[in-house]
Amino acid sequence: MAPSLEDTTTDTSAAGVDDELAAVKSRVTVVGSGNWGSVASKLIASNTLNLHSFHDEVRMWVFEEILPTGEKLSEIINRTNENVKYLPGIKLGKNVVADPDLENAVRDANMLVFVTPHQFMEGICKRIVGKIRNDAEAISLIKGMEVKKEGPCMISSLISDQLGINCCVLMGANIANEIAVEKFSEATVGYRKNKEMADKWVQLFNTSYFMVSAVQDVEGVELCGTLKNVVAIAAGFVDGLDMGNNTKAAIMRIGLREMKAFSKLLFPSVKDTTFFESCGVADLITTCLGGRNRKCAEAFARNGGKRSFDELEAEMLQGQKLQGVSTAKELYEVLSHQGWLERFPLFSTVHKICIGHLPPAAIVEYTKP
Ligand SMILES: NC(=O)c1ccc[n+]([C@@H]2O[C@H](COP(=O)([O-])OP(=O)(O)OC[C@H]3O[C@@H](n4cnc5c(N)ncnc54)[C@H](O)[C@@H]3O)[C@@H](O)[C@H]2O)c1
Ligand SMILES: O=P(O)(O)OC[C@H](O)CO
Repeated sequence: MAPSLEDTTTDTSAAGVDDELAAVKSRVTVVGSGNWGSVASKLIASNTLNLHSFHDEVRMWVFEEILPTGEKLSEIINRTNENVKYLPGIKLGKNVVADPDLENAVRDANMLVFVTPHQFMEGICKRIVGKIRNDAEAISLIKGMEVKKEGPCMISSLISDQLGINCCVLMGANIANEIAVEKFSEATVGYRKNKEMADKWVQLFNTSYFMVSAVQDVEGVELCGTLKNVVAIAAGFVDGLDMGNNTKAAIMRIGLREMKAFSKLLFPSVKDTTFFESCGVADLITTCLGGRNRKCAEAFARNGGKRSFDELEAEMLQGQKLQGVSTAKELYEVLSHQGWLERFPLFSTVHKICIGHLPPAAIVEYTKP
């Protein structure tokens, strides 16, 4: 079992007061410890040390792996305070405790931060259903969606429905490696009704170099974060074909238009203003310039589509996961089911290129207005 930490922030002599304070303090667990999961834990851990309303300790669930040295990843994290595989060279904070036991990691927390690749979330929810606190609240940092028989299901809804808890989202122009070295970034929390809870999430994440604001549009925020990964794949194709900045800007503009149109068809309540938040146009820009989806799509196009995304992901990302290719497939299923394929040429074409039904150059040919 992972080690535990004593609180250091509570400076009071009366044991009774100590106990009362401890009982009302929130306990945070981060479910996920990839590139962004590790950075999110670092951000949170710097705040829980300074804010009296949170326990110092941040538990971070680690999907256990044995590294080439023969050591377990969770043990190395607890020994070195670094996630040597997914975020090498960055100290997470001494109050981050890596825990490979999922049920143990979530059991005592009343604030659950979900940040795994989206394809693993359904399985994770099944493992922890009925094993979390009754008063638990969740936030999802996951960019992706599932497609069910009934239609598309956003990850925050999956969490809410399966675990029976509220779930906010946090999305934004957030390339994790840049935030890890404390370069200034912004993010958007999306919430449904409970502004007080949204403010608590903002408090937990906000730092001098990570500015978070909240908007009452959970679907809009989450769809921006999810759909931009498909546009990033398109932008990568453009880069791989050396088509230049104007073409890439055109693809980004068309992509943003499809993002907005699709979001509003699915959820008419989505607000126009959400697309101007960090989760909207800013995330689209950063992801099309510097993200992993863009990078692998560039390599795909340079190889004329002859090497699969699975192969490129394994070789170029070393265990990190792409979300754009599977999201393009999920999106395509929704579009064909709804009869919307012709209304979303960029989204449809990205999927057809990814599965080899069209060449990379089709991204411009088939998407031009
Ligand atoms: N990395 C970024 O810059 C960034 C920024 C913002 C949002 N996000 C989003 O955050 C989410 C998580 O991405 P990340 O970058 O933290 O992860 P990652 O791609 O860096 O790492 C993959 C993670 O998946 C885990 N994993 C592998 N197999 C698993 C399994 N069977 N079950 C459960 N976990 C398994 C690995 O242990 C690792 O922690 C994604 O939705 C991503 O789009 C990422
Ligand atoms: O590296 P990507 O393409 O998964 O994108 C990372 C983040 O989502 C950017 O905000």
